[in-house]
Amino acid sequence: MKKRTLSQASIDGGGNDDQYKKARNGEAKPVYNRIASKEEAAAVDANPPLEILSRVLKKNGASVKDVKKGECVAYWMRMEDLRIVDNRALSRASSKAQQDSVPLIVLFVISPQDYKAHDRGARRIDFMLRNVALLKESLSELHIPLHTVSISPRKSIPSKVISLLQEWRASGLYANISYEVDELRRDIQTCELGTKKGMRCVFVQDRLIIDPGILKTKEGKVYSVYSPWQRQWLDTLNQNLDWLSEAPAPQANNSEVRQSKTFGKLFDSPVPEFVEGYQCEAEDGKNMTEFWPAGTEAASQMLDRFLNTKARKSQIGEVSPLTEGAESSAKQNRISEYAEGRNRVDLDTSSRLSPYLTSGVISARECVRRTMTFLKAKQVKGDRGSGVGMWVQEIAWRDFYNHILAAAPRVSMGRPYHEKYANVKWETSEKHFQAWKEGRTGVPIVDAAMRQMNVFGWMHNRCRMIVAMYLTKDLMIDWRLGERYFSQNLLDGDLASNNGGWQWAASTGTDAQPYFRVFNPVSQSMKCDPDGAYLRRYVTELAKVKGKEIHDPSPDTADAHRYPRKLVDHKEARERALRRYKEPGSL
Ligand SMILES: Cc1cc2nc3c(=O)[nH]c(=O)nc-3n(C[C@H](O)[C@H](O)[C@H](O)COP(=O)(O)OP(=O)(O)OC[C@H]3O[C@@H](n4cnc5c(N)ncnc54)[C@H](O)[C@@H]3O)c2cc1C
Repeated sequence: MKKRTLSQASIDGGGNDDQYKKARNGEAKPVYNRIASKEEAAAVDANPPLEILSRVLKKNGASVKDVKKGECVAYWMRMEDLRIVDNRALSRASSKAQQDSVPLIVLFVISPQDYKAHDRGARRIDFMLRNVALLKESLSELHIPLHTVSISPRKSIPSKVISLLQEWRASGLYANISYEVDELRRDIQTCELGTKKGMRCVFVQDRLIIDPGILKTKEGKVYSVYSPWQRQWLDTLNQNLDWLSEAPAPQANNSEVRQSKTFGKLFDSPVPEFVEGYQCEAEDGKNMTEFWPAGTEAASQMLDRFLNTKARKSQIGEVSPLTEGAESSAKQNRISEYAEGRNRVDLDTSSRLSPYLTSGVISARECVRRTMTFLKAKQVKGDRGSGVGMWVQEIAWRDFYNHILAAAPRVSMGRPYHEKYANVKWETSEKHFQAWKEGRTGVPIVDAAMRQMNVFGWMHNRCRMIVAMYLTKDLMIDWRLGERYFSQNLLDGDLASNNGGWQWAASTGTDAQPYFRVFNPVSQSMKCDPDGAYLRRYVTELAKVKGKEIHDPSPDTADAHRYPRKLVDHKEARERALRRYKEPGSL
């Protein structure tokens, strides 16, 4: 394979905008991505793109039944699909290629405009490219070429993909389905175009444990509350354990493909090192490579350690998850302790697999299968009473938020899940938003968590809830701004889970409890970091503050340690939030 160089390998992108811009009167105003109108959102909800795609795919299947054998079969790998093992679309494409005795070709589309529209950050794009580069090597060992192509504008993706496949004389296009509205619309168009050109399009569901649309309430409706949904999720899964089966690995192509005039050169096409506008700062890029190694093997080892090693204080911060030092002990492991441990932020109590699950470097099925092997169980354990059960419930949350996205696409169009909260009045202080982003709010747990994300590209779930609740309830700043900042900085930035988490915190989303959920950040801090070790690690100004005061420094202590004083008084802010939620539109 040719060595990748910076000059040949960069692709023009566009970068992320500032979140505030000066208005004519000099006042800084938040800048939003386009927010759909209530009517536009309702129209999309009434005819969800996933259902349209499924109709279009059926039509393709019916009209392109006896497709002639072409010269290859293509698998279009997406940025949520970055693995070879247990990949349904890749597996199906491979068996079709074997059946037709033609080579399998893998296509990867780089779409800078989509990255901009979806607030992707440089870290996520860098992680994507690192994984694609590894995959190219592994596929090449199977004589399968992986070809990357950058396409802009994004609306031309369907036509460009189909013409490329025509050039390759591909008989079929295989892909895993993405549930985001833009991606579904892209796939609908691709499939319609494929049908016109007589190309078989096979788009399959692979991202989740249970596909959207299967679980319904007794009244035949989509669930909007997690607990009853999760009970049905678990029962249904245990009745259909074959849904967890591993997709067969792809077969190697005949090595002659390397001599093919059309396909031979694809083995040499380089994977870009970066996308213009999405390049990590040098130091940050180096750190991300160390803390978040690419590849399914690394993800699998992380899972292994989660199942077999105990939590350590030394793993609080930015360290490679695969550093030596954790003794393996069947009795002490993170997953068994997870039911209580998962809310502690001063140890590595969770798996830290989210970047790998978001980018599909490891399958969610694999995670659940490994819990069954761990327990030597024939059924999936998903109860709240055990560590394993609790962890499986977290994997289920990922399914849940994707089901919400598929059934109520409004959430990805900037609309609240509950429309009645569309008029909640938000504060627009740039100073406060900036302080939140930089970890200078004067609330140590909020500041520690934000600083952690800024250097590590990841944040503990409990901290995500605390900082999101603080932004939306204490500072009363619009959840959409926080959602966007998270997406731009997290390595695991995922539309469904991020939106679900933000709307939960802002009380505009799915939650059994309505608007009155307001966390007290100080009591949260005492529970999740009892000795203040996490705070001392990130809020170094306060490292020498003794005892409980570290959770809530007095103005004098803050001044003495050159730490900012609190931006707002929690009690007053809480009352303001309750008022504004009670009567959306009021101040
Ligand atoms: C405001 C907010 C924003 C969030 N944004 C994202 C995001 O962009 N991407 C993302 O993957 N998760 C997001 N989450 C969910 C959760 O915080 C992370 O998945 C989790 O912290 C990742 O750490 P882990 O891999 O160690 O998780 P573990 O505790 O080991 O859980 C295993 C896996 O289960 C899934 N999971 C766990 N908790 C949740 C949850 N609450 N919702 C959905 N899936 C979950 C993740 O895939 C995770 O990797 C968000 C939560 C909140 C409150």
